[in-house]
Amino acid sequence: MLEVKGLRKVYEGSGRQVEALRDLTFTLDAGELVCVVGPSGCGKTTLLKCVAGLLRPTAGQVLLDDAPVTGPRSGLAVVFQEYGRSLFPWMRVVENVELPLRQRKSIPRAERGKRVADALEAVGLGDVGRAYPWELSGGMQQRVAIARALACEPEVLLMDEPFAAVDAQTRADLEDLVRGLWRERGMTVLFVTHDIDEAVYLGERVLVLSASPTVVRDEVVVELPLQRDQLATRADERFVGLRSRVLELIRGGTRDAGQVDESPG
Ligand SMILES: Nc1ncnc2c1ncn2[C@@H]1O[C@H](COP(=O)(O)OP(=O)(O)OP(=O)(O)O)[C@@H](O)[C@H]1O
Repeated sequence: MLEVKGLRKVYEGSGRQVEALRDLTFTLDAGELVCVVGPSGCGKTTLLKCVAGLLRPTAGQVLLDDAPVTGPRSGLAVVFQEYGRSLFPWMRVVENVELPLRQRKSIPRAERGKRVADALEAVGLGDVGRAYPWELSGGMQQRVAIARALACEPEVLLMDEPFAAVDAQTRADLEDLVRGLWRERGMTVLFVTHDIDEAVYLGERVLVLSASPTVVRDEVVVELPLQRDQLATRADERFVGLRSRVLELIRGGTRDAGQVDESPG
């Protein structure tokens, strides 16, 4: 349902060219949760922006249900790492979550209210709708950003290192939240991270990117049970084996070219 074909992105400006993505091709089936992992600076954010229609690729294309993605569209929602910059501090939580729905005139006001309430409930924030973002912890603010994406009822949820800026315990809770939402709602999720453990814990499949100039080095199918647990899953020998496999793939060509988080989670 989501196809990335021969995607290439070269940034031009300030008298130099940066080839952020060389040639990326992969597909996601409907309802899959796929993680993309790669070294720092390999173009993960660039990839996600191209998939979201926020950035025009130099070559290649992105197709959603066979239709080219040429700009932001309703079937795709994005959650970025910097929740502090993606929420408006002068708007209450409910208003932040409702914002993208307001741009869709076809959704009646009552339906908007229902979707916002459902989305906040789904992320465990049913009782903070009247608060302002700055009154909430970082983890809660990121939940608000996730609720805003859910309220759009996207076919594909795109997440760009969404938990990189929160503490370890909050991160674990948010990872479980994402897996729970994915299982309940049957969404397709593309989750970008530089953290190998996070990619293996969350994903059903992990796409491993090379260092720049970036291609898909390989993919690893995560054969772990659907029901995951932060302690038991991470201690499972299958998890340890998958983690080593991904690390090996990344190290295969990036010893001097970039950094990934190899610390056990
Ligand atoms: N607007 C831009 N103009 C020029 N070069 C850019 C621009 N945005 C990104 N780049 C370059 O493209 C490359 C890929 O950047 P990108 O942010 O996509 O990588 P990333 O894998 O998400 O990085 P990180 O893991 O550090 O977040 C880098 O070399 C970066 O300097």
